[in-house]
Amino acid sequence: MRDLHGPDSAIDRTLVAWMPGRASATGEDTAEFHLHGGAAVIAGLVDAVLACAGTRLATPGEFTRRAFDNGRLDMSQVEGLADLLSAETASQRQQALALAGGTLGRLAEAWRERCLQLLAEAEAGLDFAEDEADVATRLDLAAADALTTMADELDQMIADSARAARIRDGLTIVVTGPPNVGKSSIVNALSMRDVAIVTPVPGTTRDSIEVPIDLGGVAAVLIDTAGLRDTADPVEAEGIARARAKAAAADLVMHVTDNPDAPLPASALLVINKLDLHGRSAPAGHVAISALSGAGMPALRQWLVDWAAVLLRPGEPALLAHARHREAFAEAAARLREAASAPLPELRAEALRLATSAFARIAGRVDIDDVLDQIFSRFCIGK
Ligand SMILES: Nc1nc2c(ncn2[C@@H]2O[C@H](COP(=O)(O)OP(=O)(O)OP(=O)(O)O)[C@@H](O)[C@H]2O)c(=O)[nH]1
Ligand SMILES: [K+]
Ligand SMILES: [Mg+2]
Repeated sequence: MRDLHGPDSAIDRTLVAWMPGRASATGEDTAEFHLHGGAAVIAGLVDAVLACAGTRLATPGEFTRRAFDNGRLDMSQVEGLADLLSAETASQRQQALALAGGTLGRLAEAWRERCLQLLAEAEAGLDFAEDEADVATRLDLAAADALTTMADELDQMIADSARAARIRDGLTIVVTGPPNVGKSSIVNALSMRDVAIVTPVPGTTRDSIEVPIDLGGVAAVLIDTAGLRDTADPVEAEGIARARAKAAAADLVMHVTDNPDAPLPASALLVINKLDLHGRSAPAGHVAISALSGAGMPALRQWLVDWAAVLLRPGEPALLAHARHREAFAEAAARLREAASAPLPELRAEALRLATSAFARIAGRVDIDDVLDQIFSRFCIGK
C-alpha cells in the first residue's frame, strides 16, 4: 500500500504493483496503480502522471500493440483478445478465449513447420543424381500423400468456418408478418426490453429495429420490421421494402400472424399470436403464443434455442471465425495441392514456399502492415 500525492494534495491510498521487464503482459517495465474507482481519484492520478516529463496517455490498443511488437502475443491472439473484449455470449467468449490463448496460432505454426520440412526434402530432391532416381520418386510419392492429407484437413476447417463466423457475429432472426399481428410485442417480450413501439394502430413500425438476444449462449439479433401490406404511403412502402430485404438475408424468418387458419410459410417459423383471443394450437413444429399474456413464450424461446444449437453446435469449438484466417488457410490448401501434383521438384519447392508464407500470415509474421491498423482500431484506450 502506498499514499499517492499529487503536486498539491493527496490522491489515494492504494496498491501499487511494479512489474519489471519481460514477464509483464507487454514485455516492458510496467507500473500498475490499483485505484479506488472514483472519477476524481482517477483524474487526480492521470493529471499527476501527465505532469511528469516524458509521459502521455496511451493510444487505443497501445498496450496490446506493444505486447505484439515485443513477441508476447501473435497476431491471431490479438484478434482473439479483441473478440473477447466484445464477447456477449458464452459461445462467443469460448471461441475468443481459444483464439486469444493461441490455439490457432500453434496449429498454423505446426503446419508451417511441416511445410518447411517437406520443403527441405523437395530441395534435397533437386540434388539427386540420375542413378538415384528411384529413391527420389519414392520420396516424391510419400510427400505428395502428406501434402494432400494436409490440404484435406485444411478444407475441413474451412468448411466449418461459416459456423465459426456465425458464432462470432451472431445469427439474424427477422420478424415479419401483416400489420398489427403483434410483431413488435413479440420482439419486446423475447428481448425483455421495451425497444419497439407497440400501439393498436396498424403500420406503427416503419424502420427495422435490431435487438441483440442470447439464445442459450448463442448470440442472435432480433429484427422487428414494418407490417407487410399494400400501401400508398411512400414512407411505409420504403419500410416494407426494407423488411423484405432483411428477411431475404436472415438466418431465420419468424412469420407472425394472429389468424390460426393462416397457411404455413415455406421455410419459416410460423408464430400464431394472440392465443388469448382464439385459444387454438399451432401445427406441429410451429408455436402459438400470446405476447400480451406471456402464454407460449417459454416454448417459443426454447424453439429458438434448439434451432440455434442445431445450427451452430455452440459446445464444439470452431477456429476460423475471421475472414483473414480463412483466406490464409484457403491459400495454403491451394498451394499444398499445387505442390502435391507438381511435375518438377523446383515447382513443388516454390508452391511449398508460398504455403509456408500463408501459414506465417496467421501469426502475423509476414504481410501484416495492411491489417495492423484495422485490427488495433477495434481496441479502446487502456487495452
Ligand atoms: N389480445 C392480444 N393483443 C395483442 C397481443 N400481442 C399484441 N397485441 C396487441 O396488438 C396490437 C398491435 O401490436 P404490435 O406489437 O404493435 O403489432 P405489430 O405487428 O408490431 O404492428 P405494426 O408494427 O403496426 O405492423 C397492440 O394493441 C398490442 O397490444 C396478444 O397476444 N393478445
Ligand atoms: K401496431
Ligand atoms: Mg410493430
